[in-house]
Amino acid sequence: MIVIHSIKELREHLSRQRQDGLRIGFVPTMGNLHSGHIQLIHEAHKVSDTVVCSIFVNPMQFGPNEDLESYPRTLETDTEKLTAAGCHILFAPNACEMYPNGTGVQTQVDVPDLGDELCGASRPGHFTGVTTVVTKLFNIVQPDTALFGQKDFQQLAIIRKMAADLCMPIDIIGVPTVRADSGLALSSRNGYLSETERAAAPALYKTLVEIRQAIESGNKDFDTLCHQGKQTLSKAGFKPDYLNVRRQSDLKPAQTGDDSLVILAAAYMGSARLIDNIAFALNH
Ligand SMILES: Nc1ncnc2c1ncn2[C@@H]1O[C@H](COP(=O)(O)OP(=O)(O)OP(=O)(O)O)[C@@H](O)[C@H]1O
Ligand SMILES: CC(C)(CO)[C@@H](O)C(=O)[O-]
Ligand code: BAL
Repeated sequence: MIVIHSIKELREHLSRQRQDGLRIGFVPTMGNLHSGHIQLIHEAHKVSDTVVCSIFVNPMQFGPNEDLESYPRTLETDTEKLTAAGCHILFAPNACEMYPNGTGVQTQVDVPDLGDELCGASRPGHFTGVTTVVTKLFNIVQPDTALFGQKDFQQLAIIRKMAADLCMPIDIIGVPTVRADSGLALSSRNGYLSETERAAAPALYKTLVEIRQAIESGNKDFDTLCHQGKQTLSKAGFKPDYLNVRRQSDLKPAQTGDDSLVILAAAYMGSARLIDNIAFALNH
């Protein structure tokens, strides 16, 4: 695997690959890689010839009181994991390379509506930071395909809309969430959990499963189910941020007749803000 830090060098390298007719698959990450990220690399292999992964802890998507400084940076072990997974190119720019004039004057890409709710409501400006950096990365890499995890369901929906609205000629692929045996979704932020918190954290997924089962059994009182789910999370030691049943298509509140649903939650366990979701179809 080649490790590249500069945009110019990456462009030169990839333009040769494109001239050779190779299809480029791209996996953007913030590093501290786990099996969820590696699954994205494996899926990228299936649809492309050259697999590019980026590692960039993007300052533009962190709020002023969030964990930008403490976010785990583990480039050496990440490089080893990517090499073992057969990734061809790691692009690891620094903040000056991505934002030579700083983030304050950076042109922004904003996906209205979808980006304002759920995580967008709790983390103002977060998705503008995500869509801006993903646009820049797409323009740098110019991939045929880009792969994102379904764990970040809202992010995936926003990136799909951005790519469609801005006519980006890139296939966006969503990859199912990789979980620990306990059901806990793998996430870099699980590293913030103490042993006791880690033992309690699977309650997040368990609560989502219970709500799905209740809905599948015919309970359509989504508000009450979510209210009870938040109480369950609190009892398990979480501080819930949101827990909602939404339509998959536009992430608007689900109505009784909707059949493609997603239950989304964000909750704090100690200092870690964890997110998870379950998407499912109802047969009426
Ligand atoms: N458990 C997982 N299964 C599948 N994909 C995942 C998983 N966790 C993260 N991803 C995907 O990996 C990509 C990079 O995510 P990121 O580097 O932020 O990792 P993360 O573990 O989600 O970290 P964070 O704790 O910041 O949310 C995103 O597309 C994300 O959806
Ligand atoms: C897509 C992404 C790499 C953009 O910084 C980030 O939001 C993430 O890791 O999900
Ligand atoms: N995986 C989403 C990146 C973030 O929380 O900033």
